[in-house]
Amino acid sequence: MHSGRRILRPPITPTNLRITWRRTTTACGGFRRNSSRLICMLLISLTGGIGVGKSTAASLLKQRGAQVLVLDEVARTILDPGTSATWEVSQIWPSVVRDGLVDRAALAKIVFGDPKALAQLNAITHPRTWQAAERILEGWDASGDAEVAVIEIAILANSPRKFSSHLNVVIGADMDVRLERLEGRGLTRDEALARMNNQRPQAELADLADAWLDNSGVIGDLATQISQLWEERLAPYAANLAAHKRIHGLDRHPEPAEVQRCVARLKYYGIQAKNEGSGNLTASQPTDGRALSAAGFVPGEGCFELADPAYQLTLS
Ligand SMILES: CC(C)(COP(=O)(O)OP(=O)(O)OC[C@H]1O[C@@H](n2cnc3c(N)ncnc32)[C@H](O)[C@@H]1O)[C@@H](O)C(=O)NCCC(=O)NCCS
Ligand SMILES: Nc1ncnc2c1ncn2[C@@H]1O[C@H](COP(=O)(O)OP(=O)(O)OP(=O)(O)O)[C@@H](O)[C@H]1O
Repeated sequence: MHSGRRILRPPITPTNLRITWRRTTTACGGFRRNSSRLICMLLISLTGGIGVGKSTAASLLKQRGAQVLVLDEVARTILDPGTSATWEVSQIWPSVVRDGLVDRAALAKIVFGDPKALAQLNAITHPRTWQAAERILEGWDASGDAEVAVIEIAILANSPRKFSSHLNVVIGADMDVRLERLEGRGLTRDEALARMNNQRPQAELADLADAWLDNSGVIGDLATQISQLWEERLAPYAANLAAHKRIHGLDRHPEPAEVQRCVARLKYYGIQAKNEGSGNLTASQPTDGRALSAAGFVPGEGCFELADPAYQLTLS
């Protein structure tokens, strides 16, 4: 997905300011919280290729209390009749828009067989989709109603926003199982393969994954994995963020790939961090609390700590 970056949190203005950490010589490695209230829900990207079971996983997460935003649904509204995107589509592919209505199956036939055409469609739809999605997420964050929000997105791996949420949960499933399930949903094998060919192969999603769930088995197996993830990671992570303090968490050191993802998240939110090893990062420039909490960090003793309970990582 391509569009502007770093707007999941609104810019700080006098009317929406809730918290900043000011550069000081005291606690928290030079940054100090100077306001009492920060609303920051835990934001999860739920991803995986077509037919892996994202929607099924999303509904299980919803049962645990998460709010779910399905990016495909947001993208559909972008091609509603009368929108500027539909007009642009009609200028490029006149045959797929009749009486203002986009024939989605006809458009799918064109774009999933032609990477250039797909890039054109993505350029029309993705910035608008993200803009609309961000408005919704900002509303949830500001209202304080959602402690855990989930964005369900098939094509996160292609997106510059791949490290914009607190955690990426990747769902995987065996190829034959996916094709079979998609056929059950009315997509032919060739149609399913055409879409898969325009998505990052499953084997390449490992670097993205903070958690990997396998959905090759029965739904009960997926439900067990979701319950475990919720109880051991998502709920305590959300509680830490809500408390602005790492109350729950293990004390193991992170793996190199885990550190890399954290550094990528900080970078996405404008913070350049250096890995000093042994679970410690340093940031040279002053920054604000909103960016830190968007990247998952909360104030700790003389530093910031990653609120993810799975491992310990500090930033000073
Ligand atoms: C081509 C379109 C009209 C086909 O519509 P259709 O109703 O058949 O499919 P739908 O939008 O429900 O998507 C179903 C699945 O197809 C795959 N898919 C859709 N768009 C893309 C894309 N740009 N690249 C790769 N895979 C895609 C995803 O796995 C998605 O879950 C539609 O997919 C579209 O407008 N795509 C561009 C916008 C987009 O990227 N949407 C998806 C994520 S935001
Ligand atoms: N473990 C499972 N056992 C049997 N059927 C399943 C399982 N998981 C999902 N399904 C079914 O497989 C199909 C695809 O699952 P789902 O819609 O959740 O995948 P998805 O990743 O959201 O797909 P898409 O990328 O098209 O949005 C659905 O019909 C769903 O009910």
